[in-house]
Amino acid sequence: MGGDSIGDYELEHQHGKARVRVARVWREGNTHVMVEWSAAVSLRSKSLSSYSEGDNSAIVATDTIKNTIYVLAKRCAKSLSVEEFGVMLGEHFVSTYPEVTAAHISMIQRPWERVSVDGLQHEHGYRMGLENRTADVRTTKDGKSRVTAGVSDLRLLKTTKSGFEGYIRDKFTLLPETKERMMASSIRSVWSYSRKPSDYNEVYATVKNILETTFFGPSKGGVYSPSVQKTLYLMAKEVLIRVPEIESVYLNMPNIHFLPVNMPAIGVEFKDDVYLPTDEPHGSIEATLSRKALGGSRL
Ligand SMILES: O=c1[nH]c(=O)c2[nH]c(=O)[nH]c2[nH]1
Repeated sequence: MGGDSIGDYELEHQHGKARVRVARVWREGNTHVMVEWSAAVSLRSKSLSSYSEGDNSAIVATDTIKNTIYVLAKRCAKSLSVEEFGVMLGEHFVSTYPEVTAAHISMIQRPWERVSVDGLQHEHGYRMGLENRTADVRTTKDGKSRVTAGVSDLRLLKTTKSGFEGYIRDKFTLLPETKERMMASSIRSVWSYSRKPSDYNEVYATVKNILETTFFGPSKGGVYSPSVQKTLYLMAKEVLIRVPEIESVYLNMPNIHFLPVNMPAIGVEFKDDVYLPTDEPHGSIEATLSRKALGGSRL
């Protein structure tokens, strides 16, 4: 991106406000739509003099940036996706201030989910789910935005249909090969759009569903996984097959270990039944799958 020249140095700089929390309710008759977001805005701007001279005349105050998030949330007359709100923020900052050359908006949506009571969707009742939804928008001075969306803390586990064999064995290797183990992960995924889909919310639900169903396989029988790596690849590939607007998918899948409990000295033999759950250390497996025609990963 390049920075500003200052004497013998080059200074790359950006400023903004992070962790601005806002909840927005849209009252559509008796049905209310509610979201909770945490926004981080980071602006690139021609404000070198603030660093070099203490002259703040080209600075958009971070307090103003924070206020803008609330003002724009209020201005949205209709409910919109977290991606669309990010684009709206990015466009606002680059078009309002001549000094601002680019904006980076990073959004997290908390998992408030509409509840059902007696099998009916509640008009205004929500409960907190588990995984967070993310959106990242980079807007350039010409008003163009690149959007990525994602999910984090998606915790999945299956009790069988997982194994790990055929890896390098050397004098440091202790791990026994297995065709039977638990597989668990806390998944973070980010996918980038080559073009705007007709409905970001729908794509989010679709991608989450693809990730889950590919991880688990069919309800009866599941699907065998020879490694977290293979499952990760199949999950990412299925997203690219099913969602044409997505050009690349990043997946971070820690392998969260459930260790067999074996205590022969006191007569406890592991029979795929008692495990020691762990958080750390965990395997760390990540990859980005991109469509070839569009070049490599841009995440
Ligand atoms: O699915 C796995 N991938 C690995 O790379 C690995 N390494 C390891 O010790 N266990 C596993 N499991």
